[in-house]
Amino acid sequence: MSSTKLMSGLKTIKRDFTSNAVAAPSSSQTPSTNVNPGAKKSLNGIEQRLKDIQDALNGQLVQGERMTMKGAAGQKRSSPNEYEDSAAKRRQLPSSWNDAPSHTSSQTRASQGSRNLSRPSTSVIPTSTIAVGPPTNPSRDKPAPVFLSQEQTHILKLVENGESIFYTGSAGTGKSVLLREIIKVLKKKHARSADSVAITASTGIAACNIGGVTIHSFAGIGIGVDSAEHLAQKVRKNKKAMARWLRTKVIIIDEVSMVDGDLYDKLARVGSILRKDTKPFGGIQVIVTGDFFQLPPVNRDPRAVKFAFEAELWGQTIKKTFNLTKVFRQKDPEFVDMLNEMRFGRLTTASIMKFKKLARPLQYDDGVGATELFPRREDVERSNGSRMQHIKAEEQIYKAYDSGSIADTEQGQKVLTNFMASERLILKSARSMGTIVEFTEPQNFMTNPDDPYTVSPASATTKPTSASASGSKGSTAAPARGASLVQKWPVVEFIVRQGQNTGKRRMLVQPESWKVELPNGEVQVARTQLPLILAWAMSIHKSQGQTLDRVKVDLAKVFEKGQAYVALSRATCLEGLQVLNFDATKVNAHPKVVQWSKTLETIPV
Ligand SMILES: Nc1ncnc2c1ncn2[C@@H]1O[C@H](COP(=O)(O)OP(=O)(O)OP(=O)(O)O)[C@@H](O)[C@H]1O
Repeated sequence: MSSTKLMSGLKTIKRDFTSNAVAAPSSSQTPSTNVNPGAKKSLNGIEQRLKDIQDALNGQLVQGERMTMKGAAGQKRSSPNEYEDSAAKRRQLPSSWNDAPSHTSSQTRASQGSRNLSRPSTSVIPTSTIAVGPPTNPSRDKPAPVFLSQEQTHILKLVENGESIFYTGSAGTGKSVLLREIIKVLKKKHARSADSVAITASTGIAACNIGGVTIHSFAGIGIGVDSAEHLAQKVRKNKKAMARWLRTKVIIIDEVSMVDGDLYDKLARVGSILRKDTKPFGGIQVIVTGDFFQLPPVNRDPRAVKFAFEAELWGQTIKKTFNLTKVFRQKDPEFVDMLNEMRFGRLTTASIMKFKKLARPLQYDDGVGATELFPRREDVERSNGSRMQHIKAEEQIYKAYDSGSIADTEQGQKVLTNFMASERLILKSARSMGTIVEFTEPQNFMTNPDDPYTVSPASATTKPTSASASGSKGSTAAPARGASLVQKWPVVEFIVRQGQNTGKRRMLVQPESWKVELPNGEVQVARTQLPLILAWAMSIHKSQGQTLDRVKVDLAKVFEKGQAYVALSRATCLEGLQVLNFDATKVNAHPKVVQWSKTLETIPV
């Protein structure tokens, strides 16, 4: 086991499905997997672009499981209520991982969770976020609560009153913080009918951030290529998916900018058909959020992109639209203005000069470097691999246990490659977004009984549970074959930030499962692995939703509208932001979004 040093940029992943294979020397020891991800082949331009997007999306086919933490920083986490429920649920990170959870004055400390996970560095998790662990000293490390603004409170009340709404706002206006509060309030309101609040998002990592599932997984529609009628027929054959549609009273859809307009219509129609109610989504209350200036839906032809707001049934579904205007993430008005120009793709010469000046190198005395963001995944892997090689410390290697019914091995390997969990995870003591402070056996993991964030040894030793693609929870995944031979698991310490305050939380990280299921429940591909990834570097797609104090962005290979804006808007301040290869011609907003945004109204408060 390694010493109690800092561990490597780990991030906890919860349902992030990007693979993170790190080439590693093999001195190790863990057992092998059933399916080995295939070697990468070279791709042509369009294939590469689609692959980049697909990789970053973490598989809409994938159903992940409830993540336990998000390793990364900023994630969005699970609600407090989940905390108090089952052991499995308690393993999820509290909602306040790097993001400050929204707190109302009545909120308890236990309710603070991290919605974001990603934020990551070392390890386990859902990418951005997460972590769960509890502050090591609650009285000293307890982060200060975040109070909702008037704009946020207004929206929360409408949601509580049963209105179907869409709320947006530029990066850092507290959409995620508000969503956490909305989830909390809705769960309380519908406490008597479990699972009547469907928490979904366009991508696995975004879903992870809010303790939900992908919209595809919830709906049970696979990749959703058929007509609404055909998809509804398929869902009828899947008892679990059908039951979900019937019992759902509210559906939340996060990161809607990446939901294709046609898919939105299909979902609304499938809900109508299955619930025998002509209203879109069969009359379910719909809460939609996201920023259309950020990443768009994946489309083979970027010129043919169709946004959700262009869906035929968008207007019939969304009765009220709100635009949050107060930016919380950045305090510096100059930086806020620069980002706003960038958001609309209209940079002034002065702002271009300022962004170019951010190429200067930054040094940090405390040994915690900036999170590097790249447009493409191969650059992320190269960067993480190189950082790992430079660490002179004992390594622990964890091999995944893969399984599933899929006969086409090559196809299975392709799917596995898109899982966030690595086939082979190599960990060393080092510091990144999370710090691996030691490797230990579950029974030796000491927790503070007075600390509501603590993941107790009892729950920590629980077998990994997985949510099915259909969204059901609680099924028990087989323990990793390698897991039974590995006696020690990493203990990861995460820094949790709320507002201006920070605290530390530790968690014992144990295997989780990811799987892809057919609508009939058959598991095609599954992987059990520690939910940690290296997080010195991450893709811009994965960074969406996160808040990062120290960021280094390389924009050389930007390939998507909104991508440069997403990357730079993760930073909280200019002092902690380094930008390489800034090119104003690559800073673009989609004209349809610009046009649509003119219809938005802010909330008079
Ligand atoms: N009411 C609030 N008071 C204080 N801080 C807040 C408030 N709402 C949000 N924040 C802080 O602002 C930052 C950004 O919040 P959040 O991630 O919710 O924004 P977002 O709109 O979801 O951003 P993005 O679109 O980039 O994902 C976080 O650090 C969060 O803690």
